[in-house]
Amino acid sequence: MSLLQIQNMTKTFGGLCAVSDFSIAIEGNELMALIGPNGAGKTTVFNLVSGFYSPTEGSLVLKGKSLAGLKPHQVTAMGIARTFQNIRLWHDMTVLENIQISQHYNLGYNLVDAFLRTRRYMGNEKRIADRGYEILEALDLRQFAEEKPKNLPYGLQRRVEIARALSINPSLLLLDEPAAGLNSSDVNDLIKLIGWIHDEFKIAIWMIEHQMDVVMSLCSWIKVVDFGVTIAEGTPEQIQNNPDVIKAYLGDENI
Ligand SMILES: Nc1ncnc2c1ncn2[C@@H]1O[C@H](COP(=O)(O)OP(=O)(O)OP(=O)(O)O)[C@@H](O)[C@H]1O
Repeated sequence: MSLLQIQNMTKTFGGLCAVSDFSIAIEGNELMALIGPNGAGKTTVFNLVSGFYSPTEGSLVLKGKSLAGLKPHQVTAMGIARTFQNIRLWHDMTVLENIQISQHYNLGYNLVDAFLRTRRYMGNEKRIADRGYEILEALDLRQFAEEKPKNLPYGLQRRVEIARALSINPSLLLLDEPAAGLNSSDVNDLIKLIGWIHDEFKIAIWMIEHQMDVVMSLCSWIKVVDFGVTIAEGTPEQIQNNPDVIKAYLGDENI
């Protein structure tokens, strides 16, 4: 059984078809990319996979269960975590609190537990704190636990956002333009980080990325969309040599 199976997914906004007849099967722990020119429909695909949008047509099945009608937090609870094109952190909370807040979706206690600070509540809070520190340690962020994200350089903010996504133990991590806004040294760190996460956590990673050095050095499979339509898919070598891709998006000078 595939980890994620998307079949014939289409999304229209009024008269605009943002994603057309999109299909993909992610088997287990691939590292894949979704690329295409601006406005091609890439983020819309991620918004559909993560429950922010419902498809107009088609099906999405995660670990044998349909994602139809699920809200984003329910999709997260099933094992899909994501980051966003524009970093979305709570800038007035600490880094640790940002990690912890994402784990509160599945706690199994109610307001009374929280108010009375029951044993279940205290146990959960300790587990969340431990997990928060563990993930910060793993991503070399432990020293920034008490900092506010807004006081950190952009590259570290991106790392915090990835740490937050990982803290929910996802089976599939969606990264929407992780290299956007990073300088070249941060991009090199990011490439190492994503490769390390893939090896260490043994999860599937699917990224949208415009920077071809990031895509080509990390991903074993690339899918290319243009005007919502899949125009090519294959290995980095196949994509680099695909005339439709060159025409639609990459341009000879970028290959
Ligand atoms: N909520 C929405 N309502 C209406 N149109 C939308 C909505 N979301 C996306 N679109 C449109 O769908 C098309 C695809 O947008 P999308 O953001 O998915 O592209 P993209 O490939 O991620 O682009 P970029 O690389 O610039 O981020 C665009 O024409 C966009 O304007």
